[in-house]
Amino acid sequence: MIPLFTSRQVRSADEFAIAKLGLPGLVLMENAARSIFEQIKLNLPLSENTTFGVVSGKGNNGGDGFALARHLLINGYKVIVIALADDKELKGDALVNFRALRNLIKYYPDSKLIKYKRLNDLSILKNADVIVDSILGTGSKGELREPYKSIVEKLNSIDAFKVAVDLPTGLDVDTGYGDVVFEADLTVTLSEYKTGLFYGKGYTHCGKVVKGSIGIGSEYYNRLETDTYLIEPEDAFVNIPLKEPDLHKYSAGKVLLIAGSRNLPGAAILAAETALRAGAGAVILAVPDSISETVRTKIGSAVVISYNDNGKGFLTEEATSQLEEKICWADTIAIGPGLGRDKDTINAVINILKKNNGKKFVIDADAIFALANSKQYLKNSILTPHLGEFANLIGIAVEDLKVNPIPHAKKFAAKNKCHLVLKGAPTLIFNPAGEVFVNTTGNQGMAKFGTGDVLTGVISSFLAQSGNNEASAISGVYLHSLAADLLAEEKTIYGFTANDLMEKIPYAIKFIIDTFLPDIED
Ligand SMILES: NC(=O)C1=CN([C@@H]2O[C@H](COP(=O)(O)OP(=O)(O)OC[C@H]3O[C@@H](n4cnc5c(N)ncnc54)[C@H](OP(=O)(O)O)[C@@H]3O)[C@@H](O)[C@H]2O)[C@H](O)CC1
Ligand SMILES: [K+]
Repeated sequence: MIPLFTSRQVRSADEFAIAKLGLPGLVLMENAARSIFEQIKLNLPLSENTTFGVVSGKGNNGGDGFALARHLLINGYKVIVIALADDKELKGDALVNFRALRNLIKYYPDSKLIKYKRLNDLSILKNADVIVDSILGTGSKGELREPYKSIVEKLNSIDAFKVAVDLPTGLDVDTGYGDVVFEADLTVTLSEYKTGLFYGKGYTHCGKVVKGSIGIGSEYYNRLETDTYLIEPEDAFVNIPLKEPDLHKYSAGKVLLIAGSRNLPGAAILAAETALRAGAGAVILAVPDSISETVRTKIGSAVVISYNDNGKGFLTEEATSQLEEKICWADTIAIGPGLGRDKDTINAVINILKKNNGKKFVIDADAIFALANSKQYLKNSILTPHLGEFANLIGIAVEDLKVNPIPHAKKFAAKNKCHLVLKGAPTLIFNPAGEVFVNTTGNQGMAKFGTGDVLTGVISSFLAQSGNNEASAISGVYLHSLAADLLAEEKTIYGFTANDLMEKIPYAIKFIIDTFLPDIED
């Protein structure tokens, strides 16, 4: 897991370096600039003709930009620097670097340092191959003010490779949101990763995220407390359930799926078939009588049982007693995909959770809808809502939730003592202890019917095998999205279906096992 930090924590490292280590801020800025230059060389195909545009703000982020411009100059690149502030407004280390650049650039006739006056001044950057955003960094507060907002919009409209220093200007680096944000292709973030680079929409603005350095290493950060982590491929690997040599089908994880209704039989089939492909030894799918024949003709290896639905085609409260025996039998019960939203189904779901409170449930889709007014029986379960379902569950408008879902989700998981998998881009996993795990895999092709049912299948399968909620959620989410990434390589983000995703789950598991097993054997 890679820890993520708040902007306040990252700023405290700068203060620590200056106050406790006695390193002058100017040294930190020089280190930062040199490391950004190194990352640019590593990540961009540069030639002697590459022209850089550097746009610098009035704080230390701007200072990093001036220092970087100096390194670009002395390494032979043409640089056009637009200073949004000059020596009347600049101060401290940023001012020192501005002056040094102003003095040095006179010796490089092809390069220019321009004081920004009007938006049109930025037109000169149309000739730049690379645009560097050193406008705002961790000192940024709230939505962008003018003229910064228009400047960022203008820069976004120019066709060049875009590099953000520390973070893209306009992005709230704690929440990952922002109204107008610099659209970077590469973000060189200083020292450690910050939450907002990956939360919310952060990752859509950052491009590739790499680390630069102010020259104090990671030890200081290792002592800082954080509750937020990026999931790494190794985490997916170590959390795949172990298969002991003496397993038989019932000790290899028993999943009961309560899913499907007359109008939505497909969701149930997808989830059940996926559960088998993710390693569960026995999977039973419980569906209403009315659809059991249809489901049996379409399903592969999962066993189908049916309950009396009095011809209604959906789960009713009356039917719940018929499921009791199988609920006791199962290690994990997945409930929700395709159940429908009839009042009777809602009562049945609540009834099942209430009677079996404490059993391991994976609660998805219509079962989440059912719980809007009845959240007291979620202990020990994993809920897998998308943003809309979660908004409905906690009774707030999606638009309000979107602004920053993190605090709501943290509170929900802690209060209800459950794991919450908030599906989205990226998917975030919340545990009852208040920690957040950010998934790093996946693509837009997953926004399609049925992909959520596949996730329910993987997580419930892992949970039945391992009994470990957190491990199952982390590994399940990662591998589900990795399967989508493998499919995107083969079929593009347009071309794969939920069925393909289900079929690809074993290959994603294999990919991760093959990647890490040799290391373990060494
Ligand atoms: N020594 C160090 O601390 C090092 C810092 N590094 C780099 O510095 C930045 C952080 O620098 P800081 O000066 O604290 O802040 P910024 O450069 O990000 O920006 C400050 C100015 O931004 C203005 N501001 C703030 N919010 C907005 C907004 N919404 N719209 C427009 N302008 C905004 C603010 O103006 P005020 O008038 O509000 O005061 C400030 O002037 C860090 O990110 C690193 O890049 C180096 O890494 C080296 C060590
Ligand atoms: K920036």
